[in-house]
Amino acid sequence: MKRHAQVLQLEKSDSTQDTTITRKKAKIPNISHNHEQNFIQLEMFQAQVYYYHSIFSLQDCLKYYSDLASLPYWSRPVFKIFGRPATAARLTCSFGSTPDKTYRYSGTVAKVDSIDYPPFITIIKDIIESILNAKFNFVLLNWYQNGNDSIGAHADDEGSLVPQGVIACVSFGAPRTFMFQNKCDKKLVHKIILENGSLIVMKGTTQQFWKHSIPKEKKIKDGRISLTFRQLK
Ligand SMILES: O=C(O)CCC(=O)C(=O)O
Ligand SMILES: [Fe+2]
Repeated sequence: MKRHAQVLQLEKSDSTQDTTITRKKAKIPNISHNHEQNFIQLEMFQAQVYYYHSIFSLQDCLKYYSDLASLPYWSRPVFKIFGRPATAARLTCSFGSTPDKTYRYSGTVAKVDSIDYPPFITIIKDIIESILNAKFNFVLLNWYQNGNDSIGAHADDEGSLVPQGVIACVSFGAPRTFMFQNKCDKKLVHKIILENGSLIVMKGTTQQFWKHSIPKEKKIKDGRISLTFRQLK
C-alpha cells in the first residue's frame, strides 16, 4: 500500500479544476499469475486514462530492459520543426506490419524496423493484450537514456490509427513523469509518475482533448524504455 501511495502522485496545475483518482479492480484473464490486478482511473475531463502500477516483477523488468537495450534498431528520429530538421531527444525503433512500412506521427515518419516482433516483445504484447482484452498491431519503442531525453507535448491522433482506439504504454527503467495538458485550457495539467514495470492506457477521447509528454528531468541519471502498443487501421 505504501508503494501505491508513492505511485499516485497525481498533481494538478494552478487551474481550479479538481483532480481526483479512483481505484478499481480488474480481473486478468489468461495469465498464469491470474489474480486481481489493481489499476486506477485518472479522473480527467474528456479522457479515459488508466494506470496499472506493476504489471511486471522487478526481475522481469531488469531482464526486459537489458533485452530492449540490446536491440540493434535504435536510432534518433529526425523531425522537421518549422521546416528545419531537428534530432529527437530520445532513441526509437518500431515493430509491426503496416502496408507501407511507415507510421506517421508527431511530425515525423517512423520506419518500421521489422514486421517480426522479437519473441520477448511478443510475450509482453500478449500479456498486455490479455490484461486489456484488446489487440495491437504496432509498437513504437522509446529509449530515454537519462533525464535529458524527453518527448514533447503531442497527441497520438494520426489518421493511420483506429479512431478512439487504445494506446498501451509499458515502462521499464527509471520512473519518469508523464504529463497531460488540456488542448483548450493549457493551464489544465495532470502528472503521473510512470514506474518501472507499469502500464498506462489511453483510450476514447483522450487524444482528441489532451496532449501528453515526458518532460526533461535533469536530475535523472538512469534510462527508461517505453513500449507504446497501438492499433493501426
Ligand atoms: O514514453 C512514453 O511513455 C510516451 C511515449 C509517447 O507518448 C509516444 O511514443 O507517443
Ligand atoms: Fe504519445
